[in-house]
Amino acid sequence: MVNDSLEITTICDDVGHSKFTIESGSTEIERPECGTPIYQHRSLPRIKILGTGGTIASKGTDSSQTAGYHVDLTIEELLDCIPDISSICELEYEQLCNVDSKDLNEDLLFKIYKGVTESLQTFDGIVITHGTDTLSETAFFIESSVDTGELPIVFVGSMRPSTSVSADGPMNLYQAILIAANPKSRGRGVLVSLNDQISAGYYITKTNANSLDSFNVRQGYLGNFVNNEVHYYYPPVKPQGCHKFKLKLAPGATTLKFPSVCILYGHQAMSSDLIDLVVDHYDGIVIATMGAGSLPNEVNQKLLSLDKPVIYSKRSMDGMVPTANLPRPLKGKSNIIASGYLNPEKSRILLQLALAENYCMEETRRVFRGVYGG
Ligand SMILES: NC(=O)C[C@H](N)C(=O)O
Repeated sequence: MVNDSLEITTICDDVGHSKFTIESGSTEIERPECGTPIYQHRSLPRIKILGTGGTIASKGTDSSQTAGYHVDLTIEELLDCIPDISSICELEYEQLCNVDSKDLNEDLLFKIYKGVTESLQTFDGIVITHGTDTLSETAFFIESSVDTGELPIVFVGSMRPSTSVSADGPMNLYQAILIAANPKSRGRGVLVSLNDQISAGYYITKTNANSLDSFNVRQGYLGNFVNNEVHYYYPPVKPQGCHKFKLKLAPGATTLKFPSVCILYGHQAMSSDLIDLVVDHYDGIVIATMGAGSLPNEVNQKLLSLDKPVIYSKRSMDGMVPTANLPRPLKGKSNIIASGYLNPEKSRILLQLALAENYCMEETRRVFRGVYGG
């Protein structure tokens, strides 16, 4: 286990010099003025990097190109672009896949889940390179399905391809490794390293399709990065109300089999025809409602009549859906649940996990209560 620092007591009588500390990962120790120091060998933190692709692993045809590029760089090539980290940590890497994150499906999600769970016992930190489009979904899934204990799991992506002028990938990756290797990152669960910011994977979301400063959600900020220094604003804490699911995987499983949940987008003049089109094909529905839970009354009535769970989330990037805004059935129990602070794509994953556990409506509601919905 990597500690913040290691305190060593010598046999020296002089109290002022009888203790000294070795910073984590350091091999140099300070000798006290008298007495025999106790030398203790401390190894560097061991970091595992799992490569999955994304813009961070992409190449364009010239250095001004920032759109229309292709995933074409291995994790090994990516590591060649960052400053020397051999005095900071020991690295091992594995290429799980190399795809744009729009193509991540349940097979690949399973590979990431397995890559993480198999590395938990042997490494001090895990870094996952990932496309930013769906990074927040994978981060949310891992936080919800893996007991990370003290281990930092750091997702990292970039907004510019590796070939562009001022590519952000190498710095984001370098910072992700420093975050994963830093003892102050322990006990914080799943983190995201992007644009000098350290965020909580449970809440953070891509808020801008093009800008380098793309991951902006109020609930997400944990810290900042300045000149290779990790600055956390608060001591370690895990996301409030995060429900941990224990996945039941069949022996020899090669994919995740989740119940199907779709997301519908609310808009002016929305009608229940849209619900009729999808209802038979899905086990649950998430709606990106207008505002904080508002939908036309006719749509509300249609959704209340279904015998499957419907999560009311929001199309606004920030804010939340409170239970007070939910429509109520005239009699009986409601099948409509408020997403609280979760956006539609995170709500979808949470509902899938709850359905996979065969949670009843009230158990599912309780899970969403953790994020002030329910
Ligand atoms: N910036 C990015 O990584 C976007 C890319 N399309 C992806 O998600 O793989």
